[in-house]
Amino acid sequence: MSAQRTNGVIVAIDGPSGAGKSSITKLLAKRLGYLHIDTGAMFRAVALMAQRGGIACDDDARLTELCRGIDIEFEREGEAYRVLVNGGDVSREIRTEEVGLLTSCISARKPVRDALLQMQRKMGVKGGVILEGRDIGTVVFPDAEVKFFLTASAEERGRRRYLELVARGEKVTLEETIEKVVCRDRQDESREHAPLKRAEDAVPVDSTAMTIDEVLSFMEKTVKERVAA
Ligand SMILES: Nc1ncnc2c1ncn2[C@@H]1O[C@H](COP(=O)(O)OP(=O)(O)O)[C@@H](O)[C@H]1O
Ligand SMILES: Nc1ccn([C@@H]2O[C@H](COP(=O)(O)OP(=O)(O)O)[C@@H](O)[C@H]2O)c(=O)n1
Repeated sequence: MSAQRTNGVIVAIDGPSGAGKSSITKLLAKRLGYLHIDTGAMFRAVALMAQRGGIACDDDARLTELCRGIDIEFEREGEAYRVLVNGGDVSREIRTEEVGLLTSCISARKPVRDALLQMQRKMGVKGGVILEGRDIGTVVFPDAEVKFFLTASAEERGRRRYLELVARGEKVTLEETIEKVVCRDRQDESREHAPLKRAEDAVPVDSTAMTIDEVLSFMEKTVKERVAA
């Protein structure tokens, strides 16, 4: 293990939308006493600020300027956390479907990826962290001690997202939700910089027919075995 990892190992969890990354990471971090870093929330925060500032998603000059002046923090309360941008709480606003789709465009831009890469490495370098996202095991921490690639069928992921949106009172159909999930994944997989893909040494986990508890137990066991080894 790298000498910089004074707080423990780095666990990377990557995968497409709705695979269960956030839910599992939150629980796994609690069980292991690790810090949860939701990198998707950081990209969402940049997208929200770009939207508020009227910045087009391909305007690299203004995106560079935006990222230079942005301060993203997680304010923690037990296992829950708020996302703060320049001191303001954006936790709710970053979670809409509209911001999700915009995030997928903005996260493809090199200046945005470069800026967040630096922030994420700084947050995780000491270890004792679980980072979840799309490129943690391939780009952010290719030397992470444990890597998972969490997936589920597009239908199941769309169904999970649909249930979430309906519970929030949004009027959507199952078909359109699946379509949007598939569209965002395709965008994330086909971009030039840091596309969504499984790191060769990541443990694949297909959660289609698994409960959250089953996924959690499997990952916890795997991390403990790796740490012990
Ligand atoms: N294995 C699972 N079985 C059933 N529902 C799940 C499972 N994993 C996650 N979910 C649910 O699916 C939704 C999306 O999960 P989330 O953790 O936000 O995924 P991601 O972070 O990968 O987009 C949440 O409502 C969550 O409770
Ligand atoms: N490490 C990461 C994390 C997120 N992202 C981008 O941010 C978007 C939102 O990520 P998220 O993890 O919040 O999305 P969900 O899985 O919650 O739907 C993704 O669709 C990606 O475009 C990324 O490019 N790299």
